Amino acid sequence: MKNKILIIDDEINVGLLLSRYLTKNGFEVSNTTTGTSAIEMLENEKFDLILCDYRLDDTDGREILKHVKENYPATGVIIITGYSDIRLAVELIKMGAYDYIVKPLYPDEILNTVNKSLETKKALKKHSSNKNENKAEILNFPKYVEGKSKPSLKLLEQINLVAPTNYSIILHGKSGTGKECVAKTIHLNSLRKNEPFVAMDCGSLSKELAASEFFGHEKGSFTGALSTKVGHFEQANGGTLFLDEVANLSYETQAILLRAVQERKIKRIGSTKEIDLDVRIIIATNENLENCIQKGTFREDLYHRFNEFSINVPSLKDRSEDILVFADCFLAEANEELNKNIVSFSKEVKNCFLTYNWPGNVRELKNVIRRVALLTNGHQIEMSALPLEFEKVSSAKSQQREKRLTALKKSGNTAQDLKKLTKEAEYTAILNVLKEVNFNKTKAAKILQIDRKTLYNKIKVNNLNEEEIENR
Ligand SMILES: Nc1ncnc2c1ncn2[C@@H]1O[C@H](COP(=O)(O)OP(=O)(O)OP(=O)(O)O)[C@@H](O)[C@H]1O
Repeated sequence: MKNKILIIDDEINVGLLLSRYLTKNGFEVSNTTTGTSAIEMLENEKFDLILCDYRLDDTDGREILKHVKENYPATGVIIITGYSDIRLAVELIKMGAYDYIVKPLYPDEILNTVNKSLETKKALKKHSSNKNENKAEILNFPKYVEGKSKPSLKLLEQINLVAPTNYSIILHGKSGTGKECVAKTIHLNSLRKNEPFVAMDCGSLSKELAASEFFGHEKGSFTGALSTKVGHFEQANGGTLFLDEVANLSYETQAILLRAVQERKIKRIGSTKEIDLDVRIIIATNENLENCIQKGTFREDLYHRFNEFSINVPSLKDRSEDILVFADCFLAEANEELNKNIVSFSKEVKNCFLTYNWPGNVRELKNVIRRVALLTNGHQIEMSALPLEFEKVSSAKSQQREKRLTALKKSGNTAQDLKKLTKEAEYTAILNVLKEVNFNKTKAAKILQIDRKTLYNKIKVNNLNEEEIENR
């Protein structure tokens, strides 16, 4: 489909010449000579771009630009001025004009500016649809499972504390522990929650493309820059930028990142236009950044820039109390996704989950649950649905139990050992309670849930009289 252009110029001949030239170059062009008629045309027709002479009989380019920005933000505006006034140009660009052209008009220059403006428009459209996607994604952010173990409660406390601030944050933690999930939760609990959350994987970023990924580029600014690209910083403007695996960034890339963060301004590659930044940065790493600084692979100044607050996201094996909480939540999610109604895990499966080491952390647990949910047809998840590594855990556990039993049997004293143990436990329990209640036997019997007579017998058999204890 052809791009539609509206030319507003009170010099009829200039307007007609422009119109002919642009039509020849593949555009669909309309002309008018006054601001009033232009406003009417805009009400009836959608234009991609407006070329507007700054001085018009009934108004000026500034007013037209204001009207268009307010009412048709998707339409680009290029202002044509009769004289070179850099202050005016800067002001118009700040107001949202895509570009300006100084008369006399040169065909190549016009075509170039028109094409560039349409590229910018396309990139911005993509950017804003990304922003919308972002909003949609926010709605789809996975529910944050809080956990009940001590490390999880501490983590939650830190998230709640730092989220409403603008602090930069470093998230430390092994792969799959939930660093991105924590970053998203911080974003959702911040004042920026309605702005974009942009995640960028620095682990796979090549040195050559890093600047363009961070800051974007203009079409043709280097070989391979086939179209204008909005960088991650610009996409995240107003919101949060999450940089994953920062330890993998090259030293040079760290330098350009530091400059942008310090100056709070960026320029797309190939552009002279500065863009002000208001981005909160959260970085994540599964390496010890202090060691990286020692080794000379991570810049200390960059580390301190980001380290306004740091959070350690614990491994799953260090919060085993949460394993079944996570498992239940992921099972509920899987039920919904697969339209199933699996209600529980067998006792053996639960034991297996609690014994397993979870090297892939929460991600591995989530994947395992999705897999077993898919394989299960009944209401309970059984061992047979678990992957092979879990069978090993289970058989290692039963082997251990077996070994202990064989050792006991070999000693031939199983029954006697058990008797001895029981007696010792009974002795300690009675002694502790008696001491606690100052040898008040009625109270002690009540606590121990035995009758007074039985307690007297046990005191006698175990030599637990008050005098005897005190004399010992
Ligand atoms: N607290 C949590 N609540 C709900 N889901 C979680 C939680 N923590 C982790 N997950 C889930 O576990 C998976 C891995 O989490 P995430 O990608 O955040 O880990 P990561 O530490 O950033 O991993 P990597 O270092 O490999 O990038 C995701 O599917 C995420 O939704």
